[in-house]
This record gives sequence, C-alpha cells and structure tokens, in this order.
Amino acid sequence: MKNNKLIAPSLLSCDFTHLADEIMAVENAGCDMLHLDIMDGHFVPNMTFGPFIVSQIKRVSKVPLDVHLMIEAPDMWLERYVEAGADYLCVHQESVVHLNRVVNRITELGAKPAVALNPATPPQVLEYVLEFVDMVLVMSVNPGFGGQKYISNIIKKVEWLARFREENGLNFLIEVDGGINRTNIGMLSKKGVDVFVAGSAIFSSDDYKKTIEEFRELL
Ligand SMILES: O=C(CO)[C@@H](O)[C@H](O)COP(=O)(O)O
Ligand SMILES: [Co+2]
Repeated sequence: MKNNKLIAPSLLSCDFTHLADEIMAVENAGCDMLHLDIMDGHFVPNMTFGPFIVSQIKRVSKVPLDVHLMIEAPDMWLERYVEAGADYLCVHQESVVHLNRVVNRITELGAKPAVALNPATPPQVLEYVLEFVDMVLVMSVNPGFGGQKYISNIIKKVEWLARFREENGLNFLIEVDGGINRTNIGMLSKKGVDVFVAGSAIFSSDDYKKTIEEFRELL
C-alpha cells in the first residue's frame, strides 16, 4: 500500500492469451491488487470466467485478489470463490436478498466482504451493513463491460459514504470501478476514495508502469 491509496487493474481489459504475462506486467508496474470481474450472462449481459480461472490467477499473482461478482445468487458461490483465492469478495447489493447473512458468511469463510452498488442504487441501502464490510464498491458505469464512460453523479454517493464512515468511526474502504482515468482519479481521491479500479486506462496504454505512476501522482 502506498499513501493508503490502492490501484487495482481490472484484468477484463488485458490480453487473455497472455494472462500470466499481463499479471506480471501490472504487478511489476506497481499495482496493489488485481480486480477480477466475474459475469454470468444473467445479472449482467456479458460472461467472463469462474472460480477455476480465479484459482489459476491466484497461483501466479503476488498481490491480493479483489473478486467482483456480477452474478445472480452469489450466495451459492461464496465458498468456491474463497477457496479459489479471493481476498476481497464483493457481491452486488442488487443481487442479494439477505445481505447481512451474505456479508457475515464471507467473513466466516475468511475473506474480506465487499458490497457493490449499481449506478442507480443509493448508498443509504447499505446503512445497516456498513459496520460489517471491509469495502464498498461504487460502480461508476453500468456493470457488464470495460471501456465505458464514467457516470459523474456517483460522486454524491462517495461523499455520503465518506461522511457516514467519518461520523460513525468506521474504516471500510471506498472503491470506484468504471471509466476511471487521469481526468477523474485525483478528484475522486480527494473526496475519499481509497481503491481505484482501472481496466482500459491501464491495459490500453503503451506503458503500464508510466500509467500507474501518473495515477499515483494524482492521488
Ligand atoms: O466491473 C467492471 C465492469 O462491469 C469493471 O471492473 C470494468 O472492467 C472496468 O473497466 P474500465 O471501465 O476501467 O475500462
Ligand atoms: Co469490476
């Protein structure tokens, strides 16, 4: 961790034909975590990979894995993703009925629970679970694809979460995901964001190290 701000490249935008090389490249470039987007073709209109690939990524990675579940009924899969090596395990509030139970289960399994919010979901729905989570993921695009445009009104959610955290003496991390780049990362950091997921901004750049260093200067 550097300056308590974490950069988590989303592998969704990497070259999957050279997965291990891409992981090594972003780790050597100084990233703090790897963000893994799990999509099931139901909760979001796209599909990626499951626990087997997560376990393979775990074998070759040195930094913590931040596993973002964009799937229906994630409660059926918690054990599998923790066994596969998830350090942070994130469920969408919109995909879960018994959120308190799911968060507690992730903790019992030994991972750090995180909850994600779609762009249209207000943060106040999390008021009664915030004391139990390690991280809140504020989606700044509609989940399903990399390379989309940042939705600017999510900043109000970041402000509310940062204020709630302060007023209640909590220490969950605030993470943003979607359309993060050098034009918005500095402002988000000042508002209280701790973890910055970036897919296309890192993997479409020519020099991952330079891009991550530029991000870090803006934090
Ligand atoms: O969860 C998601 C998309 O659903 C993200 O993690 C994206 O993969 C971020 O990609 P960029 O917007 O940074 O290209
Ligand atoms: Co994600």
